Order: sequence, then structure tokens, then C-alpha cells
Amino acid sequence: MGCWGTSPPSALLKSAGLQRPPACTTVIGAGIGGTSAAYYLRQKFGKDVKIDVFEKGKVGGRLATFNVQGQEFESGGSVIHPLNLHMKRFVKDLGLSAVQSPSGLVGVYNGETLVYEESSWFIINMIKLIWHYGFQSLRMHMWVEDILDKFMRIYRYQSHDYAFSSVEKLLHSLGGDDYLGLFNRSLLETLQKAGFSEKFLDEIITPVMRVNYGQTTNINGFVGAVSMSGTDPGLWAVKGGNKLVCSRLLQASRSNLVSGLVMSIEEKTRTKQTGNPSKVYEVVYQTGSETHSDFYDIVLVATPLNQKMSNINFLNFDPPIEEFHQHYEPLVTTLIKGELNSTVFSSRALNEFHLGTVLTTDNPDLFINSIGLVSPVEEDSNPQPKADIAHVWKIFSAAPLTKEQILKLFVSYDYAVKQSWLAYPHYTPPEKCPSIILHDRLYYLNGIEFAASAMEMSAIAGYNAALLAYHRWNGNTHMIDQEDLYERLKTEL
Ligand SMILES: Cc1cc2nc3c(=O)[nH]c(=O)nc-3n(C[C@H](O)[C@H](O)[C@H](O)COP(=O)(O)OP(=O)(O)OC[C@H]3O[C@@H](n4cnc5c(N)ncnc54)[C@H](O)[C@@H]3O)c2cc1C
Ligand SMILES: CC(C)=CCC/C(C)=C/CC/C(C)=C/CSC[C@H](N)C(=O)O
Repeated sequence: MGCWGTSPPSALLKSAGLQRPPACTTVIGAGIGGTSAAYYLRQKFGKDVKIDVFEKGKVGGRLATFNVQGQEFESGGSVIHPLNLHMKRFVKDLGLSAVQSPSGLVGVYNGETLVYEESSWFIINMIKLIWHYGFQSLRMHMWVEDILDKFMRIYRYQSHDYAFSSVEKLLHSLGGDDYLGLFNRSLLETLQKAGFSEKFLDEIITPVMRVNYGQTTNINGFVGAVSMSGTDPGLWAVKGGNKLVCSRLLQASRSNLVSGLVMSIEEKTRTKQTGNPSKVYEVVYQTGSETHSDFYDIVLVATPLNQKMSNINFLNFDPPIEEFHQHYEPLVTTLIKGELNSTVFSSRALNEFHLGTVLTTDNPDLFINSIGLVSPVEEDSNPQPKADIAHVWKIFSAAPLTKEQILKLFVSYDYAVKQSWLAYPHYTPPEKCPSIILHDRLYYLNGIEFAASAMEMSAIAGYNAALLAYHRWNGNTHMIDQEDLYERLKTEL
């Protein structure tokens, strides 16, 4: 594979006031971030650009399914918010369809008892919430709505082709200093300042952070709000599995999928047939037992950069590329088809136990973060626990469950399968997001996960990196890091 054959002579383009298009680009990682980046690279750079996508494992990355006795279930990223507009548009444009995610009744267990239990009657729920927590639920809902409202501005910026060179600048463009402040402070600090009570934080907010991010209210306020929005009504998933979005994006981008592990990236000077030297990146990768290398004008890294997850070496850069040591939270997803031992959580037998999900408080004696009924990826349904039927339950835990632990939770079970992840960043605000621009034409997408890790966040990062690469290649500095975009675009319809 070479980079030089396809682009028109640069002298010709320069005289027409145009930069030559890059001949070869590459994306490392075929998760939702990498495949959306490939899709937008094609849209921006046009049909002649070569796009190679490297993937060491399966297309989809953290979007994956398990098979339980012939049926597929999501094992990684599972629910999508109704206002996640990139995911929504991908599904529509790529000929996929959406299914509603199960929304059964939720309870919160503290290791001894259910401290909160939803009712199927809306009015009873309202009364219970007000009785236990006053109007804090309503205030929380308004807080999240305000953050989400501002978040939606990104779609307008991106539809006008604006790009950001850092995650901090992107966040600032959404809502100014207050928005950036959310990222720099813990959720706990922000919500305590806003007057939320310890009881509400311990019994409602912490359990939501545990199910979604395996962490407590020590995470940053922005990811806290994203996590709370994951309790909104109308969550959905892709029929057949969320990972289908990645394979369809790859197809639509007409990229070449290279099944290989990228080991290193190095900047090299190449002399073209015209005699002009030019800077390119050499990407060294392994397929099976063989080592190969190829040269690229632009490289987009779409995987968390740390030794445990991608282990890519950046060689001979001057100044050197910063080292990434960000810690990702270990998390285990276990699917169990069996009869729940409902008496673990309440005195009620299973035929009187109507909860579809049990969340947990931050009690060190608990060995699970959450347990919830799940539906196969093909089905649009709301499974209800019934005494006579073994259902499939999904459990999130920090460590793999032992057989004894499973037998505490289930009277009996037919099948159990587990998947271990390094799931999301371990959030420790205040912290700095890793740079998006690692070098001249070398970009990094996954820094956005330090603001919040979610499918839509990676899709936003993929679009942003493609726009940034395009504008920097063409010298369109006026399309990068523009201030007051919201005010400026408000008048444009
Ligand atoms: C258990 C779990 C539940 C989740 N639930 C939700 C949810 O309900 N909703 C939601 O929005 N988000 C959820 N998320 C988060 C969401 O799944 C991720 O934020 C998102 O999928 C990240 O996508 P990505 O493309 O950025 O990274 P990844 O999906 O990690 O993709 C990176 C890819 O790069 C590949 N790669 C790594 N190193 C190399 C190398 N050296 N060479 C070649 N290839 C390499 C990897 O194999 C991988 O496929 C969940 C995550 C987990 C783990
Ligand atoms: C990015 C924005 C604005 C919203 C995303 C909201 C959302 C879908 C949050 C969930 C994030 C997440 C990491 C969930 C993990 S667990 C999901 C689910 N509860 C499950 O049981 O699988």
C-alpha cells in the first residue's frame, strides 16, 4: 500500500488556490468513534482519499453482544438517549432500525433493604419521591435538562462544520465557564453546593452513577449529568445490536478494514517522484505473526491510549508525544438466565417482586453494582419477572462473580456468561482531557471520554476529528475554536 499514486500534482492545485487532498488517511480502532471518524473523513475529503481502518479485535469495540442459548444480548454499550442525534441519524441513514430499551420498575438496595422502590402508578411514584426527598427529584430533572439543552448546541456547530482543538474548548463553547466548571468539579461538590441532601445523593444519585459508570459521585459533574440523563424515558437501542452501526459506517465510508494490531507510529520524511520531500506517518502493525508498515498523511487514533488498551508507541517525535497513563475502570458484565432469589432484596417472593432493575448504594459489602432484566437485541419488549419463567438478567460488578455469589442471587440458573471490560475512565476531577492534536496531522479522539464516556460522545469526537483534520489540512483556521459560536449561529436558520 502506498500513499502517493492517487493525488493530483500539488503545483496544479496550489495555482488554483487549493491544497492537494491527502492521498492516504488512517483511523486506528473500529469502535463507534473510529467508524464515525472514517464516515466523516470520507464526507469531507471526498471519494479519492484512501482510508484504512485498523482493528485488532472485533468491529464495534465496546459495542458488542453475547450469545445466550441462541439469542444475542448487549454486553457493552446498550442504551442510547432519544436526543443522541448522531446515533439517531446513523440508524436512519444506514438502513437500521431502533427498538425501545426495557424500562421496568427500579429499586435501590443498600445491602439490607430496598431504600427506594418504584411503583407502576405514576401518581404513587410522585407521592413517594416527595415524601422521601421533597422536590429534589424535580430539581434534579431540571438541572439535567438545562445541561442537556446546552449540550445540543454541538449539533448546530458540527452541522456548520466548526471544529475544536481541545475537549475543554468544545465544552466551553457549549455553555461557557459554568459548563467547563462542571467538568472541573466533582458531581458531589456541585450537587452539595446546589443544596441536594446527603440522603438524596446516597439513595438516588450514587446508585445511578454505580450502574452507569461503576463509580460514585466523585466523578465530574458533566459525566454525572450524562449519567442522570441515562434514566430519562425513551432510551433505545439498535435492532440486531448497537455494533451494527459500526459495521454499516465502515461500509458507507468505503474504508479498507485492516485486521491488525497497530504497534507504533513514527513521523518520516518521504521524497516523492517530483523530488519534493514530504512528511508522512509510518504506521507499523501486526497481522497474525507478520509485521507490516504503511505510510499515511493523516492519522486518527480512536482508542484509549494506554498500555492496557492499545499500547501504541509514538517513536522519535520531537517534542515527544505525551505519555498516557489514564486509568480505566475494570467492570464485568455477567448475563444469567435463571430464577432470581428475590428474597435477597426484599421479603417478597418472586411472584410478588415486580422490579426489573435493582441498583445499589455505595456499600463496600455489596458485590454487585446493579442487576436488571434484559431483552435480546432483536426484541422490542419490556420483560416482566414471573415466577415460572427463567429470565435473562444483566449484572454489573467490579470483579468477576464467584459461583457462590451467583447462587446467592439466583435460586437456580441455566446459563451464565461474562465479559470483562476496561469500561470507562476512572474520573478524578479536576483533570485535564488529553489533547486532540497529538502532532501536526496526528489526532486523538478518546480524550473526550474524560468529559463523559458514551456512544454519542465518541461519535461527536469522530466528527470533530474529521472536521479538524480537514480544516487544518486546508488551512481553514477560521473554522477552528471559534468563540461565541452559539450567539453567531443563533441568527442563522
Ligand atoms: C459495559 C459497558 C456498558 C456501556 N453502556 C453504555 C450505554 O448504555 N450507553 C452509552 O452511550 N455508552 C455506554 N458505554 C460506553 C460506550 O460503549 C463507549 O463510550 C464507546 O463504545 C466507546 O467507543 P470508542 O470507539 O471510542 O472506543 P472502543 O469501542 O473501545 O473502540 C476502540 C477500538 O480500537 C481497537 N484497538 C485498540 N488498540 C488498537 C491497536 N493498537 N490497533 C488496532 N486496533 C486497536 C479496539 O479493539 C477497539 O475495537 C458502555 C461501555 C461499557 C464497557
Ligand atoms: C451523551 C448524552 C448526552 C447522553 C447519553 C445518555 C446515556 C445513554 C447514558 C448512559 C451511559 C452509560 C455509560 C451507561 C452504562 S450502563 C447502561 C445501562 N444501564 C445498562 O444496564 O446496560
